[in-house]
Amino acid sequence: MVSELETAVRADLAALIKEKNCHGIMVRVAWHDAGTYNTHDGTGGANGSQRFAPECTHAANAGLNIARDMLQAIKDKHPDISYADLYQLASIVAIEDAGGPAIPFRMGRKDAEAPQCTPDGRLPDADKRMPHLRDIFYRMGFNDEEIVTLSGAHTLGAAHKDRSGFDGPWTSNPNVFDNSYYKEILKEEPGSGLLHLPSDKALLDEPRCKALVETYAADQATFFQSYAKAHQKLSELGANWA
Ligand code: HEM
Repeated sequence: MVSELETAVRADLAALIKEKNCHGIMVRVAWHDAGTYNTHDGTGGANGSQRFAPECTHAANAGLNIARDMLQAIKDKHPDISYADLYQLASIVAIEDAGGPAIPFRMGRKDAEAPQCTPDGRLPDADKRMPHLRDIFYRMGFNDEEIVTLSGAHTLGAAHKDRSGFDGPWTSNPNVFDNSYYKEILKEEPGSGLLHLPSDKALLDEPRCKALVETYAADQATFFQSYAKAHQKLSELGANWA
């Protein structure tokens, strides 16, 4: 049963995301909270620690204060939702609002406090290729298929010069969640105004990963099915349930 709190927060998130057209950054803020997880020692994960320094000052999190500030108004209105839940729910609502798959969501992640901030360097470097992506994503407990699947979130949003040094969207419809990211990265060169990160092209380096990119480019239903599963797992990494 969906709680009254979850229903109310979902409605406010959907209104905010529609009004601001901020689907991409909502997905990114949640991914950067959860993606610090270390499966070996249980540190990091979807615990809201990104709201504290030093984590919020890590280069990988540049610009995410914009998302956190927008979400603070919803937190102020609904103080009973944890930051950890709020970030993950914002991402799931953004994906659904953009036409993506419904992602199962469970409330109850407890918030970390400042001492639980993770050290810098836990999130992937866009200039690097598959060995680095494996180091980072295997540490979170993901496999190669899940690296390919989760990278499909780049169907939404854009890079910004003042945040990452990269510029532009991956697809020509960055507020629509579909399989166009895979079609784009299979092209030799990015289309006019579009972006291929080295870490996107890395997915073509390994034959099994490239085959999965081709499958997703040809079959959106298969992508959506795998994406919903992988994203739910991401959204629950390291969760300390109330
Ligand atoms: C595979 C390793 C990944 C690398 C190296 C990477 C890197 C980046 C970079 C450099 C940006 C641009 C940030 C900016 O300038 O604003 C970006 C944006 C984004 N990333 Fe990733 N990313 C990765 C995986 C993921 C995953 C797993 C997700 C979610 C499941 C994700 C979701 C997004 C979204 C939605 C944006 C757009 C943000 C916006 O519109 O403001 N990324 N990513």
